[in-house]
Amino acid sequence: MNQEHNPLQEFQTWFYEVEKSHEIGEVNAMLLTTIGEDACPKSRMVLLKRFTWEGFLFFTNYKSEKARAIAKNPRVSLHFNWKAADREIYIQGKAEKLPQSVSEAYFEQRPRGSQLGAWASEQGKIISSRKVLENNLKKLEEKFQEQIIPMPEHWGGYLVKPEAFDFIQYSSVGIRKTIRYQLEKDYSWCKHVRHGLDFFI
Ligand SMILES: Cc1cc2nc3c(=O)[nH]c(=O)nc-3n(C[C@H](O)[C@H](O)[C@H](O)COP(=O)(O)O)c2cc1C
Repeated sequence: MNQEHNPLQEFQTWFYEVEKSHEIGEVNAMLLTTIGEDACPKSRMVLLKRFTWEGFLFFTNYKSEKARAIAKNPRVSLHFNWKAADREIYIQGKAEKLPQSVSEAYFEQRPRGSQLGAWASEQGKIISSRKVLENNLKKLEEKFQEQIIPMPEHWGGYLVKPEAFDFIQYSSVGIRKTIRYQLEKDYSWCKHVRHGLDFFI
């Protein structure tokens, strides 16, 4: 395939360029927007943990609000805002649960503290105080002492399969270049380039 028409290749190039520039701390922080059970959109940060030719992987609690939203409507958007590099990327696509074996392979190589955190956190559930959470963690530490920590059932990953991308590059004189890729019915990518002017206050 022509590299020019492969947005995943382009994503990789941008990602590594921004990462190398060291201007942005968490290059992999992205805003995930879902359509909730109440039909309202909601956005929150998650961390991109892998990207492959199939799409973008993040991990979360399957009992969380975002997971419930995805179960009802798998259409999501991702937004990378790399302001210091004058770049942004918007991605629209469909999220699907990863096979348990894939989530387990990822979980196994997480630090123990993060593994315990996955057990301790019941996202979306109101915890009365920080102390309760700390006590939960302590109990879990004792429970799994010197043992391999298994992946909790309520934890795992999603693969976001992209259907559209907007790569946006800002220039110092306020000119914005947007490269839009749209997935066609025959799985080819249609590419459009637009230029615009931005005057932010
Ligand atoms: C920088 C940053 C990264 C985060 N990464 C994740 C993540 O990878 N997975 C996750 O479940 N929550 C992550 N969170 C917490 C979420 O933003 C969110 O508060 C939590 O998942 C509950 O969201 P929900 O109730 O909408 O499902 C992150 C928060 C921040 C600030």
